[in-house]
Amino acid sequence: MVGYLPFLHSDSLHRQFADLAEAHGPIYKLKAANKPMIVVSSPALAKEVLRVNESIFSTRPIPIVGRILTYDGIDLANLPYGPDWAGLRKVMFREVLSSGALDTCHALGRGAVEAGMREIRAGEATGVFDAAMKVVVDSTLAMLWGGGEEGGGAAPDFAAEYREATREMTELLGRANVSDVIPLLARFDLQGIQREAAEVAERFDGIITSVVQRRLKDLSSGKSVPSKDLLQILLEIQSREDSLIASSSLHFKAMIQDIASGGTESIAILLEWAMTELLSNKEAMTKIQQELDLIVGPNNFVEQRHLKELNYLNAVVKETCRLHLGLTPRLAGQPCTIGGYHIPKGAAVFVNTWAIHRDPQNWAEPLQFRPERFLDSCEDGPRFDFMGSSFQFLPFGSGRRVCVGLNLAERLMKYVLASMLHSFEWKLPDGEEKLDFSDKLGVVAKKVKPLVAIPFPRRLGKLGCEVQF
Ligand code: HEM
Repeated sequence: MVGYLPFLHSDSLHRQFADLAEAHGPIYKLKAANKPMIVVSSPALAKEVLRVNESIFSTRPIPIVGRILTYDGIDLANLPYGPDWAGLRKVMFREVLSSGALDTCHALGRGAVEAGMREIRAGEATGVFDAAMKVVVDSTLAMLWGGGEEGGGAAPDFAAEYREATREMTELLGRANVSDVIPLLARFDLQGIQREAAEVAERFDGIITSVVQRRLKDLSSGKSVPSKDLLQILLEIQSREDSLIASSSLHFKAMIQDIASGGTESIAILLEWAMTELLSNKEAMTKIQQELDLIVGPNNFVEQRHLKELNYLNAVVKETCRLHLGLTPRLAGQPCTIGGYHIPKGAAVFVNTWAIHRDPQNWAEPLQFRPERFLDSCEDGPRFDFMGSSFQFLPFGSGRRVCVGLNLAERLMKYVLASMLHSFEWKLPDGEEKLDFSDKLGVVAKKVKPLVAIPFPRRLGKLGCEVQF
């Protein structure tokens, strides 16, 4: 299949890789400009790559644009495996994005979610992705730097600029860049993508630098910081640790960049899919709303403490992740054997999570949206966690490079979805009842046709009152 890859359309690579697996089996090799690429599409092979041989596949390929947008690839996601990566990973996982740290900052994020619900205009056709993206970015930034002197978290500084830069970043990362296939062409930047990426990177850097400088100024002038946020936690680590972020301001900023933009768009895309699935599945929508009324109660806001008890909502989030993930790329650091085949050093290996999650050998009725399969009461339900313990279900990857933001992502997905469904009854506009499910590839598979729905404040059953804002 030499030379096949350039003819594949990058937007639908996940589907085309799945079609090739049907024809050639769960492991096959492609070549583009002499670069070998291996695609694996079964849980057993995913396990070989992500767990059994994790020391060999513990680095991932970086597209040129990704490098430009992350201070030359020095963020956690792009650093090659080694002591720098291990040091940053430890700090991120154990301290900055730990459950304890997120609990501390929860109130900041909650303010932004509540404000976001107030901004959704009842009775008006609403782009669900845009509404979700606004809430997700605002609450992420509120947790990250919303506890400063102005505090409060509801409208974190630079949120609109950050959202726009994140949108441009994702669009650039999604574009096929010929320089990634033929590195010799990189210096010519034939499509102008690298120039555009450098402009976006400069804007991100400008925002992060301003926020950090202002915080340092506030601290040095003795101003108290009313509420602890993730930036404060990072600054404390920086001041006490003989670590990379203490010695390098670029690593420090790259870490902030990973938190601020690492998963916001993926979360918003999955929220749009969850709403799409629920709007085309009345039974699941009714179950989730009944659960919300029972656990949260009709007149309350959803709170962090409710999330653990929302079992059906949790299953809806997992089922959405099952149906709408993409590919997980890794790089072979040494020659090795996978599934009995030789993998050369330097080969890019793609785990086709999208195909594994939709394979009838792994899932009964795989194309049906059936959250019940993830309930604890279902025989297999409890073994599917977000850590990638089961290689049938890998939304956040697995092994030593599993997503470091999964705690935050899981909380935000549940919290925002619960808030949107508890506050509003969503209906499709007249004539738009037939929903479109086509997607295009990213870390998660993005909906091609944006979901538009009309929110109505929910009439609350027995009490017959409405949520008031
Ligand atoms: C629904 C949202 C998200 C999804 C679906 C997602 C998915 C993933 C996946 C599939 C990986 C690769 C794992 C592997 O190679 O095994 C990854 C890595 C990563 N994610 Fe996420 N992610 C999400 C949210 C987040 C958030 C909120 C953050 C930041 C706060 C984040 C930061 C990262 C970083 C830094 C890595 C690289 C970790 C490393 O290489 O050590 N992600 N994510």
